[in-house]
Amino acid sequence: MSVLSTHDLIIDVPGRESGTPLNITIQPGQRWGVLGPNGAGKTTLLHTLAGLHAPRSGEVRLDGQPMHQQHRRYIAQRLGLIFQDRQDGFPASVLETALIGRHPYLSAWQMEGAADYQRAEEALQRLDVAHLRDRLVSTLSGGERQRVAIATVLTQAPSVWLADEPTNHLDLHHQSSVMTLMAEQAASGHAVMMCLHDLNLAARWCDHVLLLYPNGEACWGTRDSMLVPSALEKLYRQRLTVVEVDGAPVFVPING
Ligand SMILES: Nc1ncnc2c1ncn2[C@@H]1O[C@H](COP(=O)(O)OP(=O)(O)OP(=O)(O)O)[C@@H](O)[C@H]1O
Repeated sequence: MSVLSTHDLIIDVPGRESGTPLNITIQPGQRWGVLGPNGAGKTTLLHTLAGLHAPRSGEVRLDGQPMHQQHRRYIAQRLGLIFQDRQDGFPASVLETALIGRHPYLSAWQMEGAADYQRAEEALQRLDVAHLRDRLVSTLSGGERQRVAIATVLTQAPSVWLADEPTNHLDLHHQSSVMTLMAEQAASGHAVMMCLHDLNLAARWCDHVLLLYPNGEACWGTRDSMLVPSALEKLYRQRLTVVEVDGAPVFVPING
């Protein structure tokens, strides 16, 4: 299992002066939620953690080693990223797309084997898109595409999941199913970090939370220490009221 950590990390958001240096460690078994308003830098942070975006300063370490010194194949076998937006540039079926998750494990001209197909088929089943296996991804609905993207990462079987709004486009049933999948991944020793817009998903499904402000300030800690109404009202510039359902707080925006 892998550990992802940041060391005095300042993410590179264009036009932003600086920010709070991030010193966080995402341990196996943990479920982190990243919360913040539009433009706060959540996607930039996730891409920086995945090694796709250079930091302004500081560094990201995977298994104790600076990520910029590691081979991309090593990183791709350990880190899975669910992008916020889909870019299905070339025609591929749902099954072919899921099989991309096996590429980090194959050599340049090696074809996928039976075990790779089995993983992909199981992932499609888990995400409820197996019936679409032969369809072109470009013909799918938004929610179906999102589930195929998550199935591709499940096929990849990374130790660390970085998920940018994983419930985007999903109906209520599939939102719950995907959050259950994230919880299962964490329970089996994987680390999960998710950017979320829904405070209530964070309250129910995350054990750690990072609050990211538009000016680059940030704070992080256990869920209960972070999901404090006054802090969240400041974060979103929105008044909230809190009710409790099933033992978990539910944050409701109020006018005025
Ligand atoms: N290539 C770019 N050029 C200029 N500004 C950029 C560029 N890429 C990102 N930004 C800006 O950086 C800021 C952070 O963007 P980012 O996508 O990380 O925010 P976010 O918190 O994920 O937002 P959202 O909740 O809307 O998805 C935004 O203000 C965005 O406009």
